[in-house]
Formats: sequence, C-alpha cells, structure tokens
Amino acid sequence: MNHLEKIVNNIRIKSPLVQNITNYVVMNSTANALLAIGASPVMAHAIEETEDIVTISSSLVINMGTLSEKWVDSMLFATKKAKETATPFVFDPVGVGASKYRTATALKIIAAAIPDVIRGNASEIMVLAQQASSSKGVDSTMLAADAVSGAIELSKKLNNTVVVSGQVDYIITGDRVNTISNGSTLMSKVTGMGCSATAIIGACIAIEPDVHLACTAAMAIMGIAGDMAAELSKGPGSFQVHFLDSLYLLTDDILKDKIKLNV
Ligand SMILES: Nc1ncnc2c1ncn2[C@@H]1O[C@H](COP(=O)(O)OP(=O)(O)O)[C@@H](O)[C@H]1O
Ligand SMILES: Cc1ncsc1CCOP(=O)(O)O
Ligand SMILES: [Mg+2]
Repeated sequence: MNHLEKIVNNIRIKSPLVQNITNYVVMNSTANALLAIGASPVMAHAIEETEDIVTISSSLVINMGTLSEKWVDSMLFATKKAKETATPFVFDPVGVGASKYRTATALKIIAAAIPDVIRGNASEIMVLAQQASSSKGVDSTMLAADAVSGAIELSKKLNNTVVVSGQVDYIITGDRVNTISNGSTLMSKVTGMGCSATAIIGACIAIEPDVHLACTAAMAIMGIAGDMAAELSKGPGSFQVHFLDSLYLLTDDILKDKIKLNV
C-alpha cells in the first residue's frame, strides 16, 4: 500500500479530532464530510474554550467565510495556541479580496501565525499572492492554473504548503508541485465544496506529518468522491447526498484505481 492510501486508512483507524472555527454556511456540511471520511469534527468558536479544544485536537481548521470581530479574536487565539502545542493548522481565506475587511483579516491571521497550509480557489490565492487586488465574492473567476506562479511564490515566502483548487488542484510546497485532476463541474454548483476540501486537509494533516503528501491525499479524496458522486447524481441536490456517501465508501483500493495524480 502506498503512502496516500495509508493516509485514508489511518484517518479511519485513528479518527483524529479536528477543531473547526468555520462559517455558518458550511458548519453542517463540513462536519458531515469529516465524519464520512472517518475523522471526528468539533465546531468550537467561543474564545473561552479555544485553549481547551486546541489542546485536545489533532489539527485546526480556520475558515473566514462569515467573519465578525469576536470570531477573528478566537481565530487569532486558536492559531497562537496551535503553534504553542505544535498542532498543524490549515487556513481557508474565503472571499479574500471581496472586501477590505476580508483582505485585512486574512493578512492579519497569516501574519500572526503562518498556517501549515493555505487552501483557496484561484481568485483567493491570487489576492494573497498580490497578483490580484480584488475578487468577485467567494467563487473564483480565474482558473487554478492562473494562480500557480503566485502560489509558488507565496509558498516560498511563507515556507508552507499552498493548495489552489479548481478543475485541476495544485498542491504546492515551494518548487514541489503535485496536481490532482479528479472531480466534477457539479462541485462548483454546491456551496461548501472548497470548505470541505479545507476540512479534509485538516483531517489529513492531523495524521500525516508530510504536509505536502497529506494535502495531495486530501485533494485526491475530494476529487474521487466527486467523480463517484457525479456518476450517480442528477444535479447539485442529489450530488450532496451522493458526495457524503462516496466519502464514506471510499477505500484505499478505490483511491489507487481512480486517482489522477501528476507529481
Ligand atoms: N470544474 C471542476 N472540475 C472538477 N473539480 C472541481 C471543479 N470545480 C471545483 N472542483 C473541486 O471542488 C472543490 C472545491 O474547489 P473550488 O470550487 O475551487 O473551491 P471554492 O468552493 O472554495 O471556490 C475542490 O475539491 C475542487 O477540486
Ligand atoms: C457562500 C458563502 N458565503 C460566505 S461563506 C460561504 C461558503 C463558501 O463555501 P465554498 O467556498 O466552499 O464554496
Ligand atoms: Mg471557498
């Protein structure tokens, strides 16, 4: 069994606790995605419990989809505690560039504690890489390929892993670039697919110390579950149900057979 398949198995065996400070839109769907793949989600954003929850968690997901100042305080406190306890964390800069507040907050979060992983769509990563100054909202207007050179620079500057999602997903750690070409266009017609990708990265970095490999596994899991679900779906509604089932039914053998990976 190769390393990517082992990551899938280990999530099921270890069921890592993944703390999420995430947005109102996707709390339910990302918790369900984590459960379906075998991880154990907890959505906890009160600053009063942040230290306790970070301490018992195996990874932390910070998602700025529906921001307000109290939540930002919790995010900053959580990432500080994550650094102190060597808990890996992934940051989803949802909609960065859509408002001055979002951009300022994303930069504040990254400056306070460098995330082990940043996962965004092409528009979001281009704003963080200073290759664009604004974005339309939470959906990308660019192709992932357009964001690759900026993502490489960003990853080198931060010494971390940057994942650009889209029709093709790019997993970038400095000059190391893996691509995953699984997935379906239906994934862009359901809210929270990017947030689910970020949450599943959370599950993978919780059990795999090679962050580049962990992110590759996570994007393969997302893409293959998307392929499986699309085959059974009539549209976005049934896709959501089949997607959760596909995450649940995904095995190491399915991953090995279906993965479209370029290293
Ligand atoms: N056209 C597409 N074809 C295949 N997979 C896609 C497509 N669009 C999005 N995805 C997948 O959907 C997930 C969310 O990606 P994306 O839409 O870029 O994020 P966001 O929802 O944050 O904008 C990723 O797993 C990505 O691979
Ligand atoms: C629609 C929306 N608005 C604020 S957060 C959010 C969810 C975005 O989720 P995703 O980026 O995964 O589609
Ligand atoms: Mg998103």
